[in-house]
Amino acid sequence: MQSASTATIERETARRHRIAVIDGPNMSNLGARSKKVYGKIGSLDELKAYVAGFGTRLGVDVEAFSSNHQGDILEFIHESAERVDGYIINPAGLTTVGEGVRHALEDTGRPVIEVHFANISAGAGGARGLGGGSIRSSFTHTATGMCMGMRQYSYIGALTALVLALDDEGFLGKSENEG
Ligand SMILES: O=C1C[C@@](O)(C(=O)O)C[C@@H](O)[C@@H]1O
Repeated sequence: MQSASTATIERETARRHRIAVIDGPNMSNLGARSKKVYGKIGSLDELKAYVAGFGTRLGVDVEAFSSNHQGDILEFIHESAERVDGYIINPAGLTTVGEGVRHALEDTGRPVIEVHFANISAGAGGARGLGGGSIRSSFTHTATGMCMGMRQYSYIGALTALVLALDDEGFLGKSENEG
């Protein structure tokens, strides 16, 4: 078997950003969910290890948090806002009804990237969509950006883009956030 290849991603700074990755309700059941939507990943712990490992290769710290309870997610956001440079969230079961969580993220003033395994805008029968067709996220309108439809790779896309954007002084870096 051919060995896996690795690539180095050039970054503008060596800043060790702290990125929080939040998984909402039902993601704890990841291993038992639809293979068509969620693919081969075996569990939420596997996903967390995969994303944290990629963070290590990028030179940043990834802090994972997951809960099936909205209040716990709110409290995590409140208590982490000071130490975290940016958030990645899969609102999962809160996608259409998570106003409290969305607002808490907005209140942090930190960049927020929304992620989904599925392409939640795809119509019924769409290859990468949800079985029941498209849904409207209540998170997108105040998110900094979004990455979806790429299963677990959505998280990798979001993490890479967020780190490069935080390095960029004129985009999401310090000068922009404090301006
Ligand atoms: O739990 C989830 C997961 C999801 O956010 C995704 O990652 O594709 C899509 C949501 O509609 C669903 O409720």
